[in-house]
Amino acid sequence: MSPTTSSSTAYADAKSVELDDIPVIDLADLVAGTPGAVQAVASQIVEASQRIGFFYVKNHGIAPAVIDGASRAMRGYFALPAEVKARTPVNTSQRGWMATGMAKLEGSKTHDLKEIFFWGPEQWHPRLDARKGVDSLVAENTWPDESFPALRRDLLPYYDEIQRVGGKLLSAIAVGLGRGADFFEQRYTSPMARGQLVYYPVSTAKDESEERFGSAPHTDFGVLTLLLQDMNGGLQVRNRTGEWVAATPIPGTLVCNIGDLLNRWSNETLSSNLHRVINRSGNERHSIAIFFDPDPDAVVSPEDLGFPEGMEKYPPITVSDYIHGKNKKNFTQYQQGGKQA
Ligand SMILES: O=C(O)CCC(=O)C(=O)O
Ligand SMILES: [Fe+2]
Repeated sequence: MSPTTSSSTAYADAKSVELDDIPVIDLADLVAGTPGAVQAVASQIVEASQRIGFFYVKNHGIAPAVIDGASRAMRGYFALPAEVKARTPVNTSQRGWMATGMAKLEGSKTHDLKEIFFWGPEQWHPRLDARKGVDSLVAENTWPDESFPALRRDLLPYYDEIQRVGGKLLSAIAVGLGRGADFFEQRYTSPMARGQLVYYPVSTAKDESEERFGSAPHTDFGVLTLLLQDMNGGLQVRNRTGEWVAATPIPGTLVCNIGDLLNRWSNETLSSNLHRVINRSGNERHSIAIFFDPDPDAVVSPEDLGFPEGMEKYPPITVSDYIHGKNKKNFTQYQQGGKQA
């Protein structure tokens, strides 16, 4: 415990980020398609992904107007009265509005403070349309079009751009792991890419006394997460020596992290690291997390990523089976017989 912190708040202490804990990687050459850029970025991403599983990216090429539009729509949406947001309640396809209290992460003491709006792809590849209603994560979005049409309108351009950046990052990761640059592309023909708008109220003294987080310590379930955080701070990442470091907001950057599926796919070479959020800024905090995950029917097998038979630590599993299994353990709408869309 640090000497400046009282014992009731020490559960969420973190030191400030050191630049070499979470590096800032410049994507300008990768985005421009400069020859050799993939290799140069690949080694930086793989180094950070092995060591801490987190990195920032700058010069990602997403226009500020697109980011501002999505951020503004998110703020407007969360400011709506709860009864309006509750008209599109979260379902077991992980679409819609989740009130505070409904996320209790695996192994945590108490529920999270966060409130979420979930969405996913607007269209699916025809081969997946037949899985609607069978595979609960292959679903339609539930937008609040009547009460707040700006959400769909201003979020989707950002969502498209994030997927473009995500594709570039994955091509670099594939090269960094000794595969072809299109290794992931073939498994992202109709990616599951789920999105979350997240709202964190200010933590109160009562929250602190009950050791409640905005988001309790967890690892992400998928392959690669791309996060836009506002300037309030509050995201913390556990480093290799077990210390929590603050992932301080850096203007113009996205925070990227490796999820459990890529940890598994890479035979535990890339680290899916613990992180958590506590909002002590005194302001409401907002973030947009997009989990850039493969086709639901893609098979995740370490052997395909180059780990020879007999060396793999995990058997093959489909993306859908894996993510669905994790959702069931982490969100109450699955435990209360929630309605499937
Ligand atoms: O809001 C953040 O800063 C992080 C959110 C997060 O970790 C998540 O949604 O998985
Ligand atoms: Fe996360």
